[in-house]
Amino acid sequence: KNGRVAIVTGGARGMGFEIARHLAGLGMHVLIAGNVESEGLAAVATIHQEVKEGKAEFLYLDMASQKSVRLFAQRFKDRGLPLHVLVNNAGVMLVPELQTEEGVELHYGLNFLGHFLLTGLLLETLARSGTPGRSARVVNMASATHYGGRLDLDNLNSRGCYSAHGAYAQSKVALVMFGQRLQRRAAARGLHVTANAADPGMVDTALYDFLSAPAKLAKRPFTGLLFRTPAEGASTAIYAAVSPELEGVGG
Ligand SMILES: NC(=O)c1ccc[n+]([C@@H]2O[C@H](COP(=O)([O-])OP(=O)(O)OC[C@H]3O[C@@H](n4cnc5c(N)ncnc54)[C@H](O)[C@@H]3O)[C@@H](O)[C@H]2O)c1
Repeated sequence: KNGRVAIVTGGARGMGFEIARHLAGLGMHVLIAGNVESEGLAAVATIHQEVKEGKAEFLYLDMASQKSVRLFAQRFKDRGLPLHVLVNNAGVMLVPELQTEEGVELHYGLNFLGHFLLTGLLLETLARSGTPGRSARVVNMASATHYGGRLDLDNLNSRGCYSAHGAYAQSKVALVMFGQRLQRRAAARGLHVTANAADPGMVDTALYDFLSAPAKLAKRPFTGLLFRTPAEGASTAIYAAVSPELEGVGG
């Protein structure tokens, strides 16, 4: 093991799993944070079959509950481990109008607010783990969808005007803006922490499970043509997480 530690939220399947597997393959100790224990343990077992140097571990985290996010961060900190890479990957898309435990619209609460809270709680650990010439890195899984999104500051919960697409796009706008802001704040404080947003492109994962039945039918013939595999999609986040070319580069 190379002494480097990563957390990947939603790392049990889809692109998160590919990111976790790749980072473990590089010799890192990867904590897969997720809310489905069976999936998480299966992911850990698969990674351990494959990698020689690295290590994977599952730690429960329900991103749709701020209580769970706080508990996760505390349990992680109690371990006294450093943290070199935080990949904020967990997400939902096009779900019907639902709320987090605290009553926040689910896309906004899970995709953005949960990660905002988690990153804040782990920032000092990241700052302690980054060194000059080897910054700790935060990678936010964004989406090109954010270009068409807008933050409705008067109605972040989309009450009374819910559009699943609008709510997803809004959550990614918030996540991208947060990454830019975090980068500026970390640089201003002289922290050895960088933050970037990674766009994976269109990737064939369970994220599309909430498409309407006709939209799913329409997607099917194009999947092999237009959609990337989870491993291909994961490559931008992996690049942001570990590429030497991006040392010190953020925002
Ligand atoms: N697939 C695409 O085309 C695409 C495009 C742009 C961005 N993205 C983003 O990539 C990220 C990964 O998505 P994916 O495509 O691999 O889909 P996926 O559905 O396979 O992965 C989503 C992950 O989030 C986890 N998750 C969901 N709810 C959770 C909760 N309450 N607590 C903890 N974990 C939870 C899931 O368990 C899963 O591991 C998402 O943030 C998504 O918005 C995907």
